[in-house]
This record gives sequence, C-alpha cells and structure tokens, in this order.
Amino acid sequence: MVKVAMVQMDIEFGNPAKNFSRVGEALEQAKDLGAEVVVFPEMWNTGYDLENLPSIADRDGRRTKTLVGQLAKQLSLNVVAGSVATLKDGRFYNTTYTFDQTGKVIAEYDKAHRFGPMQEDQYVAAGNQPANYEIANLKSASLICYDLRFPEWWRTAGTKGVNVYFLPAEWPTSRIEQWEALLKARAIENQAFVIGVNRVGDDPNNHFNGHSMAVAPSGEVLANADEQAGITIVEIDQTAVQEAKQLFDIQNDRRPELYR
Ligand SMILES: O=C(O)CCC(=O)C(=O)O
Repeated sequence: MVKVAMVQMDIEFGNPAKNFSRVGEALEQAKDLGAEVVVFPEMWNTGYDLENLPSIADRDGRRTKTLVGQLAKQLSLNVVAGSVATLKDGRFYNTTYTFDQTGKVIAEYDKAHRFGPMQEDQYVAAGNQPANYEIANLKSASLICYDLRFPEWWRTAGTKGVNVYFLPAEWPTSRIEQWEALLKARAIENQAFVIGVNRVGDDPNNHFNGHSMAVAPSGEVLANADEQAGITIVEIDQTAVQEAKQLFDIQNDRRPELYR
C-alpha cells in the first residue's frame, strides 16, 4: 500500500511567491497526514497568467527544484509537483517535475496537448515525450490536464508498463462531469490507477471546483475530493493492476496495425 496525497489548492493568479509558500505548507501538512507521494495541480506557480510569463515563469524550473527538492528531501517525500510554467531555452512550457525522497528530479514532462480556449497554444511550446518513471515503487507516468482527452497518448505512455497515471489539472467547473467520466474511462481502458488533481477557486476566466479523484483499474472511485481546498489521502495497492489483467490484458490484446 502506498499513501498518496492529492493537494487540491487555490492558486493566486500571477503570484508565484504566494503559491510557492502555499505549496511548502501543503508538503508539511501532507507529511503529517502520513503521505508517501504528494501530488499538486496544474500551473500552480502562476495560474494561467500567460501574458505575464516573461516575468513570472520559472527559469529552467530552478525555483521549483530548489523549494520542492529541499522539502522533498527534508520531509522524505516523493512529489509529483503538479505542473509549473517554465522558461527553457527561450520558450515557455507547462512542465511537471517529479521528485524522489532525496529531492532529486527523476522525471520531467512538458504538456503535449495545449488547450486552445485558454490560448495556451499561443504562449506555450508543446512537449513531445511521455514521462515514465518509478516512484515509491509505483510504475508511473505523468500527463497534464487537456492530455486527458487523448487516449492515444495514454496508450503510448502505457506501452512501457504503467500502473499509476498522475494528471495535474486546472479543469473548469463547467465541464466537471466530463472530467469525472474521462478519469474513469482512462483508468478502465488502461487497467491502471488514475490520480487526477484539480484546483479550486477562480481566475479571470474560469471557476474551478476541484473534484480531484483517484480511480482504481476497475473504475471504482477510491476518493473524490469534492469542492473544498484540502488534502485527500488515498491508499494504492498496485496488485490490483495485476488482478485486473489476469482476466484480460487490454494492452496485450491491442492490434496497432488496425489503428491508422
Ligand atoms: O479539456 C478541458 O476541458 C480542460 C482542459 C484545460 O483546462 C487545460 O488543459 O488547462
């Protein structure tokens, strides 16, 4: 059993200082709750303040690596650090870093599918590589928000064997039923756990009502954080993946030659 903390937080628009301090406090609280892996929402350093990225994006993720890396080490926590707005080689990205308990970055993923209605495609460059990694002995992959709508991308990551998918998000209230349905679908069709962590609060364009969810390979909802800011702990038993695959193994039964 691995205890995973879903940190459903509000994000101050365009205010990294405030958001970094919030994330630091949440890591300490998650530790007190017995968490082994802590997961944050999407773009928690800046929110979707894309116009101001030149002054507020995290250059090479240095600030995130310093703060989250130090706390991960100090508190001996694995951290799927949601995603942050970064500036790398002169371009902006929506990046998720994963830290192990020594504070080392073990995975880095740039969001592959940019969300047009939030003008992400105009400001942010797209990533092209899935991120597979092992954290707290969980065979994992990270995807971000709108990636939830691209089952092909989940399969691509899944070919390397994934038992737990982490999905940080800023998913608006207006489509929250779709969020819940898609998280369940991705868990069932990939025969894996899915941990979707959403934010709460408002930005100038949207309201966000949380509903961070942990879904088992069977589609059973293990936790639904409802609409308040807070930390939800969920216990993951990876053997459920093997059990699900005993009856039929969807990844093995695929016929990629047909899917063109
Ligand atoms: O797909 C959606 O409905 C929401 C996606 C989104 O808000 C995002 O990728 O930031």
